[in-house]
Amino acid sequence: MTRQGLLVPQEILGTISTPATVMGLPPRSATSTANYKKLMTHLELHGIGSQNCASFESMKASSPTHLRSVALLPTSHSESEDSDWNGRLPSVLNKFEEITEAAKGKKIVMFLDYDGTLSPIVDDPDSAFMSEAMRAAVKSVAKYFPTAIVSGRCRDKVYNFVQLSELYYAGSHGLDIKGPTKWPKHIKAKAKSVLCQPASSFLPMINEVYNLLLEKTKVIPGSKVENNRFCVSVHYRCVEEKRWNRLAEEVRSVLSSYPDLKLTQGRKVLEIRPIIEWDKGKALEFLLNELGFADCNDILPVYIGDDRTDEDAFKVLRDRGQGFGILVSKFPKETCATYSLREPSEVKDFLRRLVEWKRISMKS
Ligand SMILES: O=P(O)(O)OC[C@H]1O[C@H](O[C@H]2O[C@H](CO)[C@@H](O)[C@H](O)[C@H]2O)[C@H](O)[C@@H](O)[C@@H]1O
Repeated sequence: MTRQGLLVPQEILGTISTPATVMGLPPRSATSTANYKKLMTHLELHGIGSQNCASFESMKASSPTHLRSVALLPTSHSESEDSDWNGRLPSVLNKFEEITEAAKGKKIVMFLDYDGTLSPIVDDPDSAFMSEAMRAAVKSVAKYFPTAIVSGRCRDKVYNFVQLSELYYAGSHGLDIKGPTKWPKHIKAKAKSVLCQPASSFLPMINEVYNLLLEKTKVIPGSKVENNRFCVSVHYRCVEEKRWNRLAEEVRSVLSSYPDLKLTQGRKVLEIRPIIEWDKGKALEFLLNELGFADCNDILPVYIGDDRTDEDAFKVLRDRGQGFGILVSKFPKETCATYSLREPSEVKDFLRRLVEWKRISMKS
């Protein structure tokens, strides 16, 4: 059966009943558990989870419209009906008191993804600017809580967008981490200047692959290859759908000579990364360690992100049983996050509220 391009076999779809779970996918009634498992396997195989197939279907599924079909909502659902999504994975704005309750006596540590979280998704990756209002909100947050930007982008590039020197920056999906150049008063780790680059030996290979991909994809109109230093992004947001297969084939053919690199997927982007066991989740753990919080029970890490690569960090928090993930999405998705926000403007509202709450609680 095809729903907006995602092939989910009828025998799997047929027996799964509707409404909602905390994970944004259908509930597991006793009768549908087996089929639910089949569905999860199917989604994984098609790259909806953290897999890296780069098939036409998984490329299609990286668009929110197609993700709606993954959650088995009727295709006729309108934008307003999607507000139901927040019922399944509650909006953190509606559950704000749960956060402040959990934060009592604890130190919040803030982790923020960039694209789709602090800046709206746009066609041209070089024009993904964040607003001045968002910058001010992030600056205020960093005044009270240790704050890190964790991005798939190259660290310098994301720094140029954010332009705040009091933050930690983890670029290339966490493969390039650097501490603040202006230390906020509340961070005690200032003696050390942090630099973590676990994939530095891959640099020559990444550059080689970047050049090959540039050459191979130049015949595909709308494609764009971005050198993110320790990883490479191949964008297809502006490529006609009929050419996506060809693009994926070119990428796979280049990668076939590089067994030490792997392919993952983000929002209309294929990502080429070193095969080492390192991701945004590992970066989060590294930073907590660096901040001296490795074994602390009195911290509340909060990670906000919109993409599949952010799931690695959501999962770390869930497995630690500490803090929570917030998924930024207008559409239902499979996720390890606890709460949701619909778009960057809501991220800004949440950050502002958190700062306001902190200011008030410091006075009382
Ligand atoms: O981890 P992130 O900070 O979310 O970075 C992930 C990728 O983000 C960028 O691509 C995405 O945003 C672009 C601008 O809005 C959009 O055109 C593209 O379709 C999205 O995939 C960035 O360009 C990539 O290098 C990052 O890996």
